[in-house]
Amino acid sequence: MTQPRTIEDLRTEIDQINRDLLKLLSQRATVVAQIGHAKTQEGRPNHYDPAREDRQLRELEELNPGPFTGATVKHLFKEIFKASLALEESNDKKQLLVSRKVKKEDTVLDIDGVKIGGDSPPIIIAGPCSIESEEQMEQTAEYLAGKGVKILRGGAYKPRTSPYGFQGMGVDGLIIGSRVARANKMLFITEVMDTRDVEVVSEYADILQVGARNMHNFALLREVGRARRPVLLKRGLSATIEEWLYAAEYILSEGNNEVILCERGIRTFEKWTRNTLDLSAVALAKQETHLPVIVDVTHAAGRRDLLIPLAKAALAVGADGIHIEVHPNPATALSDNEQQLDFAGYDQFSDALASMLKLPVRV
Ligand SMILES: C=C(O[C@@H]1C=C(C(=O)O)C=C[C@H]1O)C(=O)O
Repeated sequence: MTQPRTIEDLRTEIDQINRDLLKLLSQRATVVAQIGHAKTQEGRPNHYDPAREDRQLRELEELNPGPFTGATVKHLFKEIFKASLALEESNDKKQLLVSRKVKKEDTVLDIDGVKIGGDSPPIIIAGPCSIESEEQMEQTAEYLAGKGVKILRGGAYKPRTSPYGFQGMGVDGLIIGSRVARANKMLFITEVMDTRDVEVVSEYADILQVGARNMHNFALLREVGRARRPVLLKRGLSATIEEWLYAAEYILSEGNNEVILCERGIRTFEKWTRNTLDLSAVALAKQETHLPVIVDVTHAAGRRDLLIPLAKAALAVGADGIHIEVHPNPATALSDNEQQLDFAGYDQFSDALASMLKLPVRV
């Protein structure tokens, strides 16, 4: 009669099976990585192939000799597929131009001496939602320049929810914005919404803005990627971080490396704020990409009473700057009159943030 095998002996056999399994898993992973590479070469947007996974699971269930149940075998293989997919995607991400894996050091923009990103002090981009008149822009620019703000914003083309809302002054607005910014030694940033306007907006603006609603407008992303101006790319209203970074990749892939990412809050179930500021996205974008990241606190919450704490939080997680809307008389503003700050409001904001922004504190 043969003696039953000892636990020790059985464990030695298990150890050998583990080594064999590991070898097979690694072999499988090498093949998976090749498939992943081939998919990227073919330009397939998705590495995940549920139909292929399903076919494999069915076959494995049929072949299953036991003693594991079919459900257990499926569960184990699903884990293998999940790890395989993650491997494919992480290899793929390595090749993204926005990724820190491709460029380790922070991208620092130097726009006529104004530095954004890296170790530069955080920047403020401020100004009204819409350019409404020469006088409104002059008052705002003069005031903001006096507060040390170097970048003046103002929309000439407005993405309004209703087609009957104020649509912006167009080229007349661009002329005002650029003239007033220059007169106050500021840079001028404004939104471009249409591929046909990229050329004219580039003529007047120092920085082009792609708004949240256009983050998925791939033709526009490509066009600003070919423009000779830095681009501020807002995160879409319901865009994942991955979609946002891919949108930036569109711009870089056309040869324009000067991209600033801007988190502006995302749509959630929450109603007490207009959007939910996603601070993890700021920290993650800083970690995963080499691009400067700023936070639009005005749209993030859609309410003035949260601007200071949200801006502090944004800078605390590593944002390279703050975007904020300021209007000489918000009550009469032609757009966003609920959330823009007046000059007294900006004074408070600026004082509260002074130490974090490395600005002189008022005495
Ligand atoms: C390896 C592939 O990519 C993914 C991983 C799979 C796997 O590990 O078997 C299957 C389908 C895809 O979700 C593939 O498409 O074959």
